[in-house]
Amino acid sequence: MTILDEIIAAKRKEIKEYQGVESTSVNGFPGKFRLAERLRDGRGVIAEIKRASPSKGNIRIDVDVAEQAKIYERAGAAAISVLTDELYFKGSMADLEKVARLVSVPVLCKDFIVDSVQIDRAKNAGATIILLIVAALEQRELEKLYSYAQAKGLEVLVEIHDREELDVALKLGAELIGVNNRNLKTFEVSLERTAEIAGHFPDSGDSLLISESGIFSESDASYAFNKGASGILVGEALMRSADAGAWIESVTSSEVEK
Ligand SMILES: O=P(O)(O)OC[C@@H](O)[C@@H](O)c1c[nH]c2ccccc12
Repeated sequence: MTILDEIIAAKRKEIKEYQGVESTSVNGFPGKFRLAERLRDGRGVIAEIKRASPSKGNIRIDVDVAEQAKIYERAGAAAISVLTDELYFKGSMADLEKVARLVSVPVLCKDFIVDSVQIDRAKNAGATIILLIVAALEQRELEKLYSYAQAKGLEVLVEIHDREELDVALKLGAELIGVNNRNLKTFEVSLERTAEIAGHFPDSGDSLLISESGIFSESDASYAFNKGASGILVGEALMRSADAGAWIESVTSSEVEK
Protein backbone atom coordinates (compact mmCIF):
# COMPACT_ATOMS: atom_id res chain seq x y z
CA MET A 1 0.00 0.00 0.00
CA THR A 2 1.45 3.38 -0.99
CA ILE A 3 1.26 6.47 1.22
CA LEU A 4 -1.34 7.90 -1.17
CA ASP A 5 -3.52 4.78 -0.76
CA GLU A 6 -3.11 5.07 2.98
CA ILE A 7 -4.09 8.74 3.08
CA ILE A 8 -7.10 8.16 0.83
CA ALA A 9 -8.29 5.24 2.94
CA ALA A 10 -8.02 7.36 6.09
CA LYS A 11 -9.84 10.22 4.35
CA ARG A 12 -12.74 8.01 3.30
CA LYS A 13 -13.15 6.98 6.92
CA GLU A 14 -12.84 10.55 8.20
CA ILE A 15 -15.48 12.02 5.90
CA LYS A 16 -18.16 9.69 7.22
CA GLU A 17 -18.35 11.99 10.22
CA TYR A 18 -18.89 15.02 7.99
CA GLN A 19 -22.17 13.89 6.45
CA GLY A 20 -24.93 16.38 7.00
CA VAL A 21 -22.91 19.52 6.28
CA GLU A 22 -25.05 22.05 4.51
CA SER A 23 -24.60 22.37 0.80
CA THR A 24 -23.50 25.87 -0.11
CA SER A 25 -24.98 28.39 -2.45
CA VAL A 26 -23.79 28.91 -5.98
CA ASN A 27 -22.00 32.15 -6.47
CA GLY A 28 -18.93 32.79 -8.54
CA PHE A 29 -16.02 34.96 -7.56
CA PRO A 30 -15.01 38.24 -9.14
CA GLY A 31 -11.95 38.40 -11.40
CA LYS A 32 -9.38 39.20 -8.76
CA PHE A 33 -10.40 36.04 -6.98
CA ARG A 34 -9.85 33.87 -10.04
CA LEU A 35 -6.47 32.21 -10.09
CA ALA A 36 -6.68 31.40 -13.81
CA GLU A 37 -7.01 35.09 -14.53
CA ARG A 38 -4.17 36.03 -12.21
CA LEU A 39 -1.88 33.49 -13.88
CA ARG A 40 -2.49 34.74 -17.40
CA ASP A 41 0.46 37.12 -17.00
CA GLY A 42 2.71 34.21 -16.06
CA ARG A 43 5.12 33.76 -13.16
CA GLY A 44 2.59 33.38 -10.40
CA VAL A 45 3.45 31.95 -7.01
CA ILE A 46 0.85 29.91 -5.16
CA ALA A 47 2.23 30.19 -1.66
CA GLU A 48 1.36 27.37 0.69
CA ILE A 49 0.76 27.16 4.41
CA LYS A 50 2.15 23.78 5.38
CA ARG A 51 2.83 22.91 9.01
CA ALA A 52 4.04 19.37 8.40
CA SER A 53 4.01 16.59 5.83
CA PRO A 54 4.35 12.81 5.78
CA SER A 55 7.63 13.03 3.86
CA LYS A 56 9.25 15.80 5.95
CA GLY A 57 7.63 15.54 9.38
CA ASN A 58 7.19 18.85 11.16
CA ILE A 59 8.10 21.82 9.01
CA ARG A 60 6.75 24.74 11.06
CA ILE A 61 4.15 23.20 13.26
CA ASP A 62 3.29 26.33 15.25
CA VAL A 63 3.27 28.88 12.44
CA ASP A 64 1.11 31.97 12.92
CA VAL A 65 -1.19 31.25 10.00
CA ALA A 66 -2.61 34.77 9.78
CA GLU A 67 0.83 36.38 9.83
CA GLN A 68 2.17 33.98 7.18
CA ALA A 69 -0.83 34.61 4.91
CA LYS A 70 -0.33 38.37 5.19
CA ILE A 71 3.32 38.03 4.20
CA TYR A 72 2.31 35.99 1.15
CA GLU A 73 -0.38 38.42 0.09
CA ARG A 74 1.79 41.52 0.55
CA ALA A 75 4.54 39.96 -1.56
CA GLY A 76 2.09 39.48 -4.42
CA ALA A 77 1.29 35.77 -4.24
CA ALA A 78 -1.16 34.78 -6.99
CA ALA A 79 -3.00 32.61 -4.48
CA ILE A 80 -2.59 31.09 -1.05
CA SER A 81 -2.81 27.34 -0.58
CA VAL A 82 -3.75 26.00 2.84
CA LEU A 83 -3.21 22.36 3.76
CA THR A 84 -6.38 21.31 5.60
CA ASP A 85 -5.64 17.63 6.17
CA GLU A 86 -5.19 17.09 9.89
CA LEU A 87 -3.92 13.56 10.16
CA TYR A 88 -0.93 13.69 7.84
CA PHE A 89 -0.29 17.42 7.36
CA LYS A 90 -1.40 18.86 10.71
CA GLY A 91 -3.54 21.46 8.97
CA SER A 92 -7.20 22.26 9.50
CA MET A 93 -10.27 23.85 8.00
CA ALA A 94 -9.89 26.43 10.77
CA ASP A 95 -6.53 27.44 9.27
CA LEU A 96 -8.16 27.91 5.91
CA GLU A 97 -11.01 29.91 7.36
CA LYS A 98 -8.59 32.23 9.13
CA VAL A 99 -6.69 32.87 5.90
CA ALA A 100 -9.79 33.31 3.74
CA ARG A 101 -11.21 35.91 6.13
CA LEU A 102 -8.01 37.90 6.05
CA VAL A 103 -6.82 38.05 2.45
CA SER A 104 -8.28 39.12 -0.86
CA VAL A 105 -6.48 36.68 -3.11
CA PRO A 106 -7.75 33.24 -4.20
CA VAL A 107 -7.48 30.53 -1.53
CA LEU A 108 -6.84 26.89 -2.38
CA CYS A 109 -8.13 24.13 -0.12
CA LYS A 110 -5.30 21.63 -0.24
CA ASP A 111 -6.71 18.29 0.78
CA PHE A 112 -7.45 14.82 -0.51
CA ILE A 113 -10.97 15.24 -1.81
CA VAL A 114 -12.94 12.06 -2.36
CA ASP A 115 -16.48 13.28 -1.66
CA SER A 116 -18.61 16.31 -2.46
CA VAL A 117 -19.17 16.98 1.24
CA GLN A 118 -15.52 18.09 1.42
CA ILE A 119 -16.16 20.55 -1.39
CA ASP A 120 -19.06 22.06 0.57
CA ARG A 121 -16.88 22.34 3.65
CA ALA A 122 -14.08 23.97 1.68
CA LYS A 123 -16.43 26.52 0.20
CA ASN A 124 -18.07 27.20 3.57
CA ALA A 125 -14.64 27.93 5.00
CA GLY A 126 -13.93 30.45 2.23
CA ALA A 127 -11.91 28.49 -0.33
CA THR A 128 -12.18 29.66 -3.94
CA ILE A 129 -10.19 26.75 -5.39
CA ILE A 130 -10.16 23.05 -4.59
CA LEU A 131 -7.64 20.37 -5.52
CA LEU A 132 -8.53 17.11 -7.24
CA ILE A 133 -5.79 14.51 -7.54
CA VAL A 134 -6.17 12.30 -10.61
CA ALA A 135 -4.17 9.44 -9.06
CA ALA A 136 -6.50 9.34 -6.06
CA LEU A 137 -9.79 9.06 -7.92
CA GLU A 138 -11.63 6.80 -10.31
CA GLN A 139 -12.44 8.52 -13.59
CA ARG A 140 -16.16 8.70 -12.78
CA GLU A 141 -15.56 10.15 -9.30
CA LEU A 142 -13.16 12.69 -10.75
CA GLU A 143 -15.71 13.84 -13.32
CA LYS A 144 -18.44 14.03 -10.73
CA LEU A 145 -16.41 16.03 -8.21
CA TYR A 146 -15.06 18.30 -10.93
CA SER A 147 -18.56 19.23 -12.14
CA TYR A 148 -19.80 19.58 -8.59
CA ALA A 149 -17.08 22.10 -7.72
CA GLN A 150 -17.62 24.01 -10.93
CA ALA A 151 -21.33 24.19 -10.30
CA LYS A 152 -20.51 25.75 -6.93
CA GLY A 153 -18.47 28.45 -8.65
CA LEU A 154 -15.13 27.10 -7.43
CA GLU A 155 -12.00 26.79 -9.52
CA VAL A 156 -10.43 23.36 -9.66
CA LEU A 157 -6.74 22.59 -9.70
CA VAL A 158 -6.37 19.15 -11.27
CA GLU A 159 -3.20 17.45 -10.10
CA ILE A 160 -1.34 15.06 -12.35
CA HIS A 161 1.98 13.29 -12.37
CA ASP A 162 2.48 11.83 -15.83
CA ARG A 163 1.35 12.07 -19.44
CA GLU A 164 -1.53 9.65 -19.05
CA GLU A 165 -2.92 11.76 -16.23
CA LEU A 166 -2.34 14.89 -18.31
CA ASP A 167 -4.67 13.44 -20.95
CA VAL A 168 -7.31 12.80 -18.29
CA ALA A 169 -7.04 16.39 -17.05
CA LEU A 170 -7.25 17.81 -20.57
CA LYS A 171 -10.30 15.69 -21.37
CA LEU A 172 -11.99 17.08 -18.28
CA GLY A 173 -11.39 20.53 -19.73
CA ALA A 174 -9.35 21.58 -16.70
CA GLU A 175 -8.14 25.16 -16.85
CA LEU A 176 -5.66 24.74 -13.99
CA ILE A 177 -3.43 21.70 -14.27
CA GLY A 178 -0.79 21.08 -11.64
CA VAL A 179 2.07 18.71 -12.24
CA ASN A 180 3.30 17.38 -8.93
CA ASN A 181 7.08 17.04 -9.06
CA ARG A 182 6.74 14.79 -6.02
CA ASN A 183 5.46 11.31 -6.73
CA LEU A 184 2.83 10.79 -4.02
CA LYS A 185 3.44 7.07 -4.16
CA THR A 186 7.22 7.06 -3.69
CA PHE A 187 7.94 10.66 -2.46
CA GLU A 188 10.57 10.95 -5.17
CA VAL A 189 10.95 14.57 -6.33
CA SER A 190 12.16 15.67 -9.74
CA LEU A 191 11.60 18.97 -11.51
CA GLU A 192 11.97 17.04 -14.74
CA ARG A 193 8.32 16.08 -14.26
CA THR A 194 7.52 19.69 -15.12
CA ALA A 195 9.77 19.67 -18.18
CA GLU A 196 8.21 16.46 -19.45
CA ILE A 197 4.63 17.59 -18.99
CA ALA A 198 5.37 21.07 -20.38
CA GLY A 199 6.75 19.37 -23.49
CA HIS A 200 3.34 17.82 -24.11
CA PHE A 201 1.17 20.64 -22.87
CA PRO A 202 -1.15 22.19 -25.47
CA ASP A 203 -0.28 25.80 -26.19
CA SER A 204 -3.82 26.81 -27.03
CA GLY A 205 -3.80 28.89 -23.86
CA ASP A 206 -6.99 27.20 -22.63
CA SER A 207 -5.15 25.37 -19.86
CA LEU A 208 -2.45 26.69 -17.56
CA LEU A 209 0.37 24.62 -16.14
CA ILE A 210 1.39 24.89 -12.51
CA SER A 211 4.56 23.26 -11.26
CA GLU A 212 4.07 21.86 -7.75
CA SER A 213 6.51 20.71 -5.06
CA GLY A 214 10.23 20.52 -4.59
CA ILE A 215 10.90 24.13 -5.63
CA PHE A 216 13.45 25.51 -3.19
CA SER A 217 15.79 27.94 -4.90
CA GLU A 218 15.23 30.81 -7.26
CA SER A 219 16.89 28.75 -9.94
CA ASP A 220 14.34 25.94 -9.37
CA ALA A 221 11.60 28.53 -9.87
CA SER A 222 13.22 29.88 -13.04
CA TYR A 223 13.60 26.36 -14.35
CA ALA A 224 9.86 25.70 -13.95
CA PHE A 225 8.84 29.04 -15.47
CA ASN A 226 11.26 28.67 -18.36
CA LYS A 227 9.92 25.22 -19.17
CA GLY A 228 6.47 26.76 -19.56
CA ALA A 229 4.80 26.77 -16.16
CA SER A 230 2.53 29.77 -15.60
CA GLY A 231 2.65 29.25 -11.88
CA ILE A 232 4.58 27.44 -9.18
CA LEU A 233 3.20 26.01 -5.95
CA VAL A 234 5.67 26.36 -3.11
CA GLY A 235 5.30 25.15 0.46
CA GLU A 236 8.32 24.07 2.42
CA ALA A 237 10.78 26.62 1.01
CA LEU A 238 8.47 29.49 2.02
CA MET A 239 7.64 28.00 5.41
CA ARG A 240 11.33 27.68 6.24
CA SER A 241 12.44 30.97 4.71
CA ALA A 242 13.46 33.80 7.03
CA ASP A 243 11.99 36.18 4.44
CA ALA A 244 9.23 34.47 2.47
CA GLY A 245 8.05 37.80 1.07
CA ALA A 246 11.43 38.53 -0.51
CA TRP A 247 11.55 35.01 -1.97
CA ILE A 248 8.20 35.51 -3.71
CA GLU A 249 9.08 38.99 -4.93
CA SER A 250 12.37 37.87 -6.34
CA VAL A 251 11.05 34.89 -8.33
CA THR A 252 8.14 36.83 -9.77
CA SER A 253 10.08 39.95 -10.66
CA SER A 254 10.09 40.34 -14.44
CA GLU A 255 13.24 42.47 -14.42
CA VAL A 256 15.48 39.62 -13.44
CA GLU A 257 17.06 37.75 -16.34
CA LYS A 258 15.96 34.18 -15.71
O1 LIG B 1 6.48 21.84 0.14
P1 LIG B 1 6.70 21.77 -1.32
O2 LIG B 1 7.69 20.71 -1.72
O3 LIG B 1 7.05 23.13 -1.91
O4 LIG B 1 5.31 21.31 -1.99
C1 LIG B 1 4.15 22.13 -1.97
C2 LIG B 1 2.95 21.39 -2.58
O5 LIG B 1 3.21 21.19 -3.95
C3 LIG B 1 2.68 20.07 -1.87
O6 LIG B 1 2.35 20.38 -0.57
C4 LIG B 1 1.58 19.24 -2.51
C5 LIG B 1 1.34 19.11 -3.83
N1 LIG B 1 0.28 18.29 -4.06
C6 LIG B 1 -0.19 17.87 -2.87
C7 LIG B 1 -1.29 17.07 -2.56
C8 LIG B 1 -1.59 16.84 -1.25
C9 LIG B 1 -0.80 17.38 -0.24
C10 LIG B 1 0.30 18.19 -0.52
C11 LIG B 1 0.59 18.45 -1.84
